[in-house]
Amino acid sequence: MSLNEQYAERATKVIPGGVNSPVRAYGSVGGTPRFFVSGSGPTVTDADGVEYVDLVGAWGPALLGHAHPAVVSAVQEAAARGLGFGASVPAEAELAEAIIERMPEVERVRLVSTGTEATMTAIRIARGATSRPLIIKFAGHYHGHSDGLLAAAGSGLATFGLPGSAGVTDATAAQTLVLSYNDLSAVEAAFAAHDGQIAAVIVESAAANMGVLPPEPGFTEGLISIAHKNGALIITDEVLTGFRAGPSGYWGIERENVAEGVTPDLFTFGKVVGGGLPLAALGGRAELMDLLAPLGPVYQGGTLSGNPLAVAAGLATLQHADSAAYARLGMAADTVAASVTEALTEAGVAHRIQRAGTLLSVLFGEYSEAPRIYDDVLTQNIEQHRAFFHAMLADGVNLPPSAFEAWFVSAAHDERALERIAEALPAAARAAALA
Ligand SMILES: Cc1ncc(COP(=O)(O)O)c(C=O)c1O
Ligand SMILES: N[C@H](C=O)CCC(=O)O
Repeated sequence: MSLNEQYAERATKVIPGGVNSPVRAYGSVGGTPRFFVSGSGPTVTDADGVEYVDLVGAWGPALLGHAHPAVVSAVQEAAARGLGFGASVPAEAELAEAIIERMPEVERVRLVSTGTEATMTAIRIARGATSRPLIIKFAGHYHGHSDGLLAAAGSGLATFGLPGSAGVTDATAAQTLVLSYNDLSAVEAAFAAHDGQIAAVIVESAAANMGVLPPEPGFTEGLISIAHKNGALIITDEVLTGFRAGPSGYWGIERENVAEGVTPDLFTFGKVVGGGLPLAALGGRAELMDLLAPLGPVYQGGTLSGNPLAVAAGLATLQHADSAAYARLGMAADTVAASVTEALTEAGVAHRIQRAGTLLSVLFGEYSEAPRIYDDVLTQNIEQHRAFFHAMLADGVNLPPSAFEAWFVSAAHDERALERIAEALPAAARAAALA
């Protein structure tokens, strides 16, 4: 038995499904999940000593690659000073300033520990600000695992074919209206049907938990305008896209295409802002953010919020994510996308590459037109994805073990890493063709 198999067997006895987050379980691809023991730059190494070029990137945080020396030494220095004090540390404001510098619409930032907490708190602020109960989310968009946001949620729920989660009360579920993405008439209709009741619309800045599916031109601007016309707030979820899709997140790309003054009200961040440690954030205009306790009546707290190690990792990551790093990320994403298309086309496998800035994903199947909504990606060829995934893994490339997750390149993906991916692709494409 390999060490990966031994670890999986052991974990399964004491941890439900052997994993602490369902997407890690190889649920839709089958086989033994790899247990990773180290990572360096563009590669990760499993318990059996096999090295892979990594396209999971810790699901986003590893923007600079694994164990980036500057990030590691920032964490080591912070750790040597103490692991946490349950009190403020000077670097928290520095991280908040770094976020505001990249996202000028944000005037105040609150640090939390997970993306789930960030979106949950943003919704609480929206309800507190508007005194309204309902929220709108879009099918296929994932905003973490708080009760009100698990319907039609993409990510692990899509991977396991779950429409939502057991354990959510009907009363809670009824407060979330789930609409079809990219459909402004559905948004208008929801506001008309629930006049004065909708506190906020929460939207992934570019959907990336049903594969990558960016908003159609005009959708984001229309959405913000409709929400504001109806007295509701827009929460733009940049947990995945923030400071990864581009230096100012996916909103930084969208900002150019919307009229002056049309802006989201609240933003949520995660992954990159924690540099690989548990840290996320929410931010927005001062008048909204100052509703948070201790200034206002909306409560949020956390023993580990603003933990000094996580703050150090996030700050070092943002400080090193310069224009050269984004140029490298863009080049790596373009190269991977081109190599995948070349191999799949050569093997006669119908597919579509999806992009949002430096994010990409691959849809297997006949897509004569760009997918627009969740239903469009639910019909993709999962068997082909499975065969492709395992062939790439066997040839030393670690892809997301789900057809519904984005692929993450890093600024450390050098020529050799990109070549190794290109070398693995022809056999994987042939395996997909036979599936
Ligand atoms: C867009 C988005 N929002 C929220 C979350 C939840 O973040 P976390 O897993 O840190 O709770 C995620 C991913 O996990 C995400 O991709
Ligand atoms: N799709 C999720 C976030 O991006 C994957 C991470 C997880 O929930 O384990």
